[in-house]
Parts: sequence; structure tokens; C-alpha cells
Amino acid sequence: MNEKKAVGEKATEFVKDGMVVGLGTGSTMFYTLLKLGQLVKEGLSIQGIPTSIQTAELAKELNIPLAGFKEIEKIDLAIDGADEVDENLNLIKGGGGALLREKIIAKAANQFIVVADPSKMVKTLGSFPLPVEIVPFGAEMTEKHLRELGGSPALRRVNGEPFRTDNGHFILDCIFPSLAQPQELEVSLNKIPGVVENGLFIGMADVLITLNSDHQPILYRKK
Ligand SMILES: O=C(CO)[C@H](O)[C@H](O)COP(=O)(O)O
Repeated sequence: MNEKKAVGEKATEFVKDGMVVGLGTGSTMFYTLLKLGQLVKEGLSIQGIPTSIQTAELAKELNIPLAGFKEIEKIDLAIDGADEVDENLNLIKGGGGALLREKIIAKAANQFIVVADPSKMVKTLGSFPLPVEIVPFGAEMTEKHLRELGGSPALRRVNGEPFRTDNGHFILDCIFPSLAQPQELEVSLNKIPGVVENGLFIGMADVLITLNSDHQPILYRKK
């Protein structure tokens, strides 16, 4: 069975007529977007706020109307994937490099829904290297500061060249020996000059959609 499709499509049940919807990025969101495109074709009226150029392009292909921040007053709902989800619905995101725009939109939304197949569920965050978005200027120094915080950063590359986010920044993928206190690390990381944002989404998710052992969609709400 296609687990990403099952959870991705389930999230569209939260989308109602007239809503402004934050549209996340990634292969799970692909299915959410396909389903939203179908619903729009059938008459659903929404405005989407994309979290990446990739998502904006797909939404345009699917005729999902898009809006910018100047045109809207609120975001009713944001839907997005995750790289890891713990039992408290804390997340690591940014595997696709869209973490900054994703966090801005998740924070602005009245409700943030995460779609994650069971492979993303973990007891403690941190097996997935934490993406940290940094400005290219002084990258070596920023990397050094991340090492001082206990991380082992690696510059993300594509075809040998540094990967650039939609915002023109670099990504350092950081392994930390322990992410037992993710909320403290999230704050410490963002205090480093040169760090723009990190992929820890602590206390932000309101609803998680994953699958149970019978492969049926199951919802967990923030405690
Ligand atoms: O954070 C993200 C992109 O920056 C994605 O939501 C995350 O990487 C999950 O992607 P996928 O659904 O493809 O597994």
C-alpha cells in the first residue's frame, strides 16, 4: 500500500471551503496536493500559501489558487510532512530544504497538521540529521559554533555543489549525540549568528496523521 498517499489524502478532510491553507513540501504533501487539486476541480474554493517554489509550481499545475502574505489576513490551516515525529508531536523537518518557509507558515497557521507515514515515528528525535539553514557568509565559522554545541555538521551538497534553499542559503545537516532536550537546542541554535532557522518544530503540530498497525489513518492531537 502507498502509505504516503493514505496519510497525505486524509489531511484534505480538514480543508473547508473558503480556507487559506499553508501547503507543505515533500513526497507526502505531493498526495495532499493532488487530492486538493481534484477537490478544487470539483468546486472547493481555497487559497494556498506554498512553502516552497516546488510546491508553488505543482499547485499551479493543479490549478490550486495561490496567494501571497499581502493578500491574506490569516492562515486557517497548514499541512506539511516531517522527517521525524516523536510521541509529543515534536518534529524534525527540512529534509527537502524548505524548513524556513515551512516554519514561518506553520507558526502563522491557526492549525498545523502533520502527515507522516509510520517510518517517521520515533521515540526520541535525532536519528535523522537535523537540517540547519545558514547564510553562506562565514559558513565555516557557523559550522564551528555548531560543533561547539555538540553537533557534527555536514554541508548539504547537490552534484558536488552546496545545496541552496529557496532563500539562497546553505543547509548544514547536523547529527547531535542526544536530542533529549530539543526545545533548548532549538533556542541555542538560533542564537548562533549566521543560523537562519533550524528544523526542530517543537510544540507546533496540532494534529498528526499517520497509520495504525492495520494501515488505517489514525489521528493524534497535541496533548
Ligand atoms: O521538511 C520537509 C521539506 O523541507 C518535508 O516535509 C520532509 O522532508 C518530509 O518529506 P517527505 O514527505 O518527502 O518524506
